[in-house]
Amino acid sequence: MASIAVCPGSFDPVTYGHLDIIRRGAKVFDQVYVAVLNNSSKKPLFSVEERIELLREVTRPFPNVIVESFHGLLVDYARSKNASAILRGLRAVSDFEYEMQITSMNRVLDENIETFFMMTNSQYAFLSSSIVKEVAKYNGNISDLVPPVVEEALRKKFASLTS
Ligand SMILES: O=C(O)c1ccc2[nH]nc(Br)c2c1
Repeated sequence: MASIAVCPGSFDPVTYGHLDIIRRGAKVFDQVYVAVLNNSSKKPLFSVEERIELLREVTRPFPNVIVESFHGLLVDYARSKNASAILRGLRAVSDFEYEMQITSMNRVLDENIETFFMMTNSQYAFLSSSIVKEVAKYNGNISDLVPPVVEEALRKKFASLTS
C-alpha cells in the first residue's frame, strides 16, 4: 500500500528550509502532498496561486511531490488524499510546543493520521518565511535562504509595493 504524506504550511514564500524537508520527505514517502494553507488569518505577501506556482517550480525535480491548496481542517484534507501521515519540520526547541499542541489536536480529530517530524538541516534552523521577507524588504542578501525563482519573486513583489 502506498505511503502518502501531507506536508502543510503557509509557504509565504517557500524557503530552502521547507525545500529540505520536502526533498527528504519525498525520499521516505511514496507520495507527498505539499498543502498550502488557504485559511491563514495573517495577510500573506503572496497569493495562494503565487505560492503554489513557486512551490511547483522548486519541487519540479521531485516527481512524487504534488502541490495543492486546502482550506478547513488539515486532517480532513489528509483523509481526502488517503494520507496516513502529516510531515513537519522541526527547527529548534522553540517549535516543539506549538507542534505538540497541533499534533495533539489532530490526533483527537483523527487518530488514524500520525504526524512525523524531521529535524531541519542545522543551516536552516533559524530560517522562516517571515525572516526572509524582512531581509528581502530591505534589499538584504537572501540568495542562501531561498531558491533563485523565489528571490526574484520577492524582489518583484517588493518593487511593486513600493512603486
Ligand atoms: O517558515 C516558517 O515559518 C517555518 C515554520 C515552521 C517550520 N518547521 N520546519 C520548517 Br523548515 C519551518 C518553517
